[in-house]
Amino acid sequence: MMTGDPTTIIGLRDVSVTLGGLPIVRGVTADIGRGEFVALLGANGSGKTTLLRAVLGLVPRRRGSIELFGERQESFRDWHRIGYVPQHVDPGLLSATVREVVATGRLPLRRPFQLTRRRDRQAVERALAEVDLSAKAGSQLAHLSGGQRRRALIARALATDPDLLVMDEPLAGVDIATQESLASLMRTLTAAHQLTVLVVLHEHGPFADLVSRSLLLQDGRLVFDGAGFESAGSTPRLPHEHHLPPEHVSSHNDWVPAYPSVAEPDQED
Ligand SMILES: Nc1ncnc2c1ncn2[C@@H]1O[C@H](COP(=O)(O)OP(=O)(O)OP(=O)(O)O)[C@@H](O)[C@H]1O
Repeated sequence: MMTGDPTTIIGLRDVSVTLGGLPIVRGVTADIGRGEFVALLGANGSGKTTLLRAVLGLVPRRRGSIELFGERQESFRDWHRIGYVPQHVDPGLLSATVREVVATGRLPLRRPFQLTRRRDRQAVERALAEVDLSAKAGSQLAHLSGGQRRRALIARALATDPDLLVMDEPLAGVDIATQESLASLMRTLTAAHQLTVLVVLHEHGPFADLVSRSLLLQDGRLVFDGAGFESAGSTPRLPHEHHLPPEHVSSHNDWVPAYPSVAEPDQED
C-alpha cells in the first residue's frame, strides 16, 4: 500500500482484531484498488464480518493499520463515500417506510440542525428508482419480501452517492431467483456508479461473473488472495497449482504460503 495512493480504496496492513479476548482477525494484509469487485469468502466464524466491521471502524484493531481512499482511517472523514449494506435489517427499522429507511443514508451528508434539502430528497428518489422500489416507497419495511428488503438496504447505501460499497452476505437467506435479480442489479449499479465493491459471500453463486478477485479467510487469516478462485456448491475450492503462481500470491501478501492448504469449510447453514 502506498500511503496517500488515490487508487487504493482500502489498504489493510497486518490487521488483527480481538473480540472477547479471542483473536478473530489475524494479520490480514491486502490492498483493494479502484473498480475492483472483491469477494470475501470463508467458513462460518472465519472472521469475515469482523474484518468488514474493522474496515468500517466499528470494532477496534489490536494491531495493524487501515487506509481508506489513501487516508489513515483515524483521520478519514468522508464516510459518505462508503455505502454499507448489512446482512440483517435492524429490527428497529421494520416499522419505518422504505423511503424513511433510504433517507437515513443521507445522514452522513447532513449538517447539524439542517432540514432535508431538495438535493437530499432527489437523491432518495433516485436511489429508490435504481433498485426498482419507487412503488413501495411508502410501505413499511416489515411488509416487504426478503429480496425487497435487500434492495431497500442497497438503496440506503446508494443514497449517499458512494464510491465504495461494503456488503455483508447480500445473497444469504433469499431464493435463487432473488439472488439472480440482485446480481443483475449489482451489474447495473457497478457499471453506472463505477463502484468498488467488497462483499462477504459464502460462495460466488450468481455474483461469479462480477467478482474480479477473492480473499479467503480461514480462522481469521488470509490464506488466498487473487483471481481464479472457484466455488462449487457451498465448498470454496482453491485454484489448482498451475492456476496459482507463487509470485501472484506474493504480489498481494508477502507472507501467504505459495500453495496454501485449506481445510474444508463448514457446511453452509
Ligand atoms: N463480540 C464478540 N465477542 C466474542 N466473539 C465474537 C464477537 N463477535 C463475533 N465473535 C466471534 O468471532 C468469530 C468470527 O465471527 P464473524 O461474524 O466475523 O465470522 P464470519 O466469518 O462473518 O461468520 P458467518 O459466516 O457465520 O457470518 C465467531 O466465532 C464469532 O462467534
